Amino acid sequence: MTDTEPAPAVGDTAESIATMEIRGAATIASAAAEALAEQAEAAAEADATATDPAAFRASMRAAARTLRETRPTAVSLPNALRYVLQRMEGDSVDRLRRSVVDASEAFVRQLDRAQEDLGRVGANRLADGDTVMTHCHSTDALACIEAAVEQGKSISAVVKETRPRQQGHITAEQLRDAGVPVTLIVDSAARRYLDEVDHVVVGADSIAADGGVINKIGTSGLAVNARERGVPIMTAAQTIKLHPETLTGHTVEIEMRDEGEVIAPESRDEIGEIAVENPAFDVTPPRYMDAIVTEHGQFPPESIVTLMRELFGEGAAEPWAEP
Ligand SMILES: O=C(COP(=O)(O)O)[C@H](O)[C@H](O)COP(=O)(O)O
Repeated sequence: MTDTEPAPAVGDTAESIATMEIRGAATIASAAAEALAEQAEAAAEADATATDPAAFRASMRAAARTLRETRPTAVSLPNALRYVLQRMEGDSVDRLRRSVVDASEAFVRQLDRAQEDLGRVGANRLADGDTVMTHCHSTDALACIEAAVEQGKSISAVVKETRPRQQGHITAEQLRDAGVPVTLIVDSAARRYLDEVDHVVVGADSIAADGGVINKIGTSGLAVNARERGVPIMTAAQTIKLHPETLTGHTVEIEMRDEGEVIAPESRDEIGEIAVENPAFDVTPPRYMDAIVTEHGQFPPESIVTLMRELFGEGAAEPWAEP
């Protein structure tokens, strides 16, 4: 490891995030924070950084940049890196190391607590006997359904499989384990099943200052259909999903993934010369979302900007940039 080369553990985490072995915004955020702690431990031992606080800091910034480049849409990733790097302090490598490890642990604890708190808020929106529809796999959305079950409510679920990577299967398994009867459907069956559904519950990768919800591709179509069928839809999103850069007019980059996730090479060859595109996320305009459920309570999407200003008054710092 040189003074700016990330530790192997950081490379492994970055690779796992890019290949989606580690996925889902909250899980990505905690893995990134933990990777920074591993970087700090490794840098405190490595020849190039063990006795040089400036080199140690440079290695932490480089590790953060490596992690940040993996997936562009989920803002929880840069927010996690920001949280840890902004708390890195000390004039010796040992103090710096300790501050990073402490911040990483505090971040992960806060994440777990926030999910529990928002779960209780989201559960209050669900009634005994409700059927919910889910899209993709969101630990924040599941926290709401699981909390409702813990409150003694009987909940069943219609789970969209979520092409192309079928994260709906993970949701189906976890809901089954929580004692929720599950019906798995293909994405295109969603509108038909909305008539049997009382509430749609989704997660988010980013929430924009205008209340736009960025989540797995297909969320916006589901939201429009839910509105048309008169079914309420909420997004469960901890405040680490709030995107500070959108406060100053920036838009959220939508990740385009490999075409191989959409069509197998043999089928593509058979069809011949066509374009294949694979956007991983889309934006649901605020007018199609009933509520954003956070650990600070629920908000109509249009008012989320007030909470964002409170939390990110100073805008989006970039502590991973070279000074
Ligand atoms: O869109 C996805 C996952 O997409 P991918 O599978 O491409 O990462 C999830 O709904 C959000 O990340 C929220 O998840 P969580 O609530 O767990 O943060």
